[in-house]
Amino acid sequence: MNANSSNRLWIYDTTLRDGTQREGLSVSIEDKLRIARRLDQLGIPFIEGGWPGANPKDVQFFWQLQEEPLQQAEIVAFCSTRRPHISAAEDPLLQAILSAGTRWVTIFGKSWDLHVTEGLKTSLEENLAMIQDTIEYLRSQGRRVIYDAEHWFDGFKYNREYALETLHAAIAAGAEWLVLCDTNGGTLPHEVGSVVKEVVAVVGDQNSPQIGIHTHNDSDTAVANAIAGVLEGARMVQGTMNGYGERCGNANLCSLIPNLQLKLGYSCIETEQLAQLAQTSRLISEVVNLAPDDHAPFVGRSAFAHKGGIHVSAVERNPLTYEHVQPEQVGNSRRIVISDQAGLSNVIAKARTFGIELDKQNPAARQILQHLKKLESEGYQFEAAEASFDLLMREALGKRQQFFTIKGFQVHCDLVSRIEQQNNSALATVKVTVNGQDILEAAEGNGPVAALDEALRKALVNFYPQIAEFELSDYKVRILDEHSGTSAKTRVLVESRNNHQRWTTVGVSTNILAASYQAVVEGLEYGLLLHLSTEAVLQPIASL
Ligand SMILES: CC(=O)SCCNC(=O)CCNC(=O)[C@H](O)C(C)(C)COP(=O)(O)OP(=O)(O)OC[C@H]1O[C@@H](n2cnc3c(N)ncnc32)[C@H](O)[C@@H]1OP(=O)(O)O
Ligand SMILES: CC(=O)C(=O)O
Repeated sequence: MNANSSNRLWIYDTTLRDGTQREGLSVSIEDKLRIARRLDQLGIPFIEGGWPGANPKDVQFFWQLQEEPLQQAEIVAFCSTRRPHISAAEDPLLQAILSAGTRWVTIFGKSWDLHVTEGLKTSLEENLAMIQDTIEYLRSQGRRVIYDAEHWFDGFKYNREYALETLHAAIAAGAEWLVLCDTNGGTLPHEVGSVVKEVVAVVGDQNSPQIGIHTHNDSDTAVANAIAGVLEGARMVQGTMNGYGERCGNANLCSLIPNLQLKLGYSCIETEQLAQLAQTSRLISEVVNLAPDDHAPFVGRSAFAHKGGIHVSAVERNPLTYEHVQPEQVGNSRRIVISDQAGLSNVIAKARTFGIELDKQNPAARQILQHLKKLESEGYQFEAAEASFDLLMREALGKRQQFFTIKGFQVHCDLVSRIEQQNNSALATVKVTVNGQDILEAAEGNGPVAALDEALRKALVNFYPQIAEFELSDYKVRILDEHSGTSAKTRVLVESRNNHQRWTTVGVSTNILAASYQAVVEGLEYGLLLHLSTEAVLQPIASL
């Protein structure tokens, strides 16, 4: 990390506390531990683990971390100031935060007079005492304190003087960080910048606490707001992985860290740790069981995906033409997307990822492109079905291996059984030729596609035992021209997998079974192709 201390920022992750306040996100203790350890590896210096005392899970989490501490991060326990008109020592929530056994604690208090009189139903003086007593008490118990000034920007806007008094109470009590929170997320970057500047001017010369920033995304400006705060002197940046958080979320650390480090030259984490960012983001979305956002800046699967032919042509020559940072810097990778927006450059770049070398002079490249565009106009979509595109290229190059030939298939559905929820309501028969040998097989399934898939596997498994490892893992159907009623075209995407890989194939037809058949058959064929080494299946294209 750049040792220049004026450039150093302290990242404070609150995924495990504010992140879990997101509707639909719930984690177990094991999940929390897994996330904390991953953030520790990422080099995040402060990890807010939760609010011990608020629920048994968070209590347990901190106890478990006492047994097996993190490597480098400070784990922080979060709590409110004491309740009105009791002493801090009497407040059970403050006792719970102490038993969490952390060196650092974060206390949030009210900055906005409206919240004091309407929310807490107490006096402005008592709120100041709540802030000061709580921090003094925690300091007396050996804790280092971060003070989160809740609703700072609204409080400052409506009653500047009182808001500043709350900060002075926290400073007098010994808080080491004052974190200005845009709790309702309604403030815009220019306002955040000018308020942080004023606060730094007022409290910054007292030689004690430093300023932090905590922003919410209700105006879709949480990241920009945090950056505006940093540019005016905030040195702690609070946020969450993938932007999880209450309502519309918190400032997304997966965007903030690379922006601060790569664009603005601040030091947040080590360069090698930054290169773990995309992987960490995906792992956390996996742990919290929320689909990753493919279009998330920096870490999303599409963040460096190039689709337009003009873009691909230029990126192939110099990635700087359409990329703001190098994908590897944040652990992501460049992808070329195949669709009817493609040019020859897409085809050539994509072919290379399949181990096929083409160039613009090769007439096959143009034929593939034209065929691709024709099929896409008929309803195929290869963007999500790269396995089918690979097969299409091999076909055009005369290099598609014939593993088997299907002579016929029939499916019979017993709809009465289906309606009565019986299993195995469909029966499929297939006739297949492999190496000149005809095989007739039948199989049942709980739907026509499952029955067809099963019958094909039964017919082929003696010739290709690896088929036993293949699994049909996802099946998606889309009606392409709804207005055509029952004669509408259907597009089927089938995802298959073995123990190591996943691949997707596509079929299109006015008959849903025919579309499914095409996608299922290509799925099996592609699985076999993957199983064999590329060299064994393909002659080098140069020898064509
Ligand atoms: C901006 C933020 O994100 S702050 C974090 C918000 N996160 C959460 O609330 C999640 C965890 N919360 C909880 O589990 C519960 O709300 C608890 C355990 C904290 C409190 O539960 P309860 O005692 O049942 O109170 P309840 O949730 O109904 O109301 C909140 C109370 O906290 C008080 N309170 C709110 N902010 C503060 C503060 N900064 N200092 C002291 N008290 C506060 C409210 O006035 C209210 O008091 P009341 O019980 O006298 O009406
Ligand atoms: C403390 C906090 O989470 C907030 O003010 O948004």
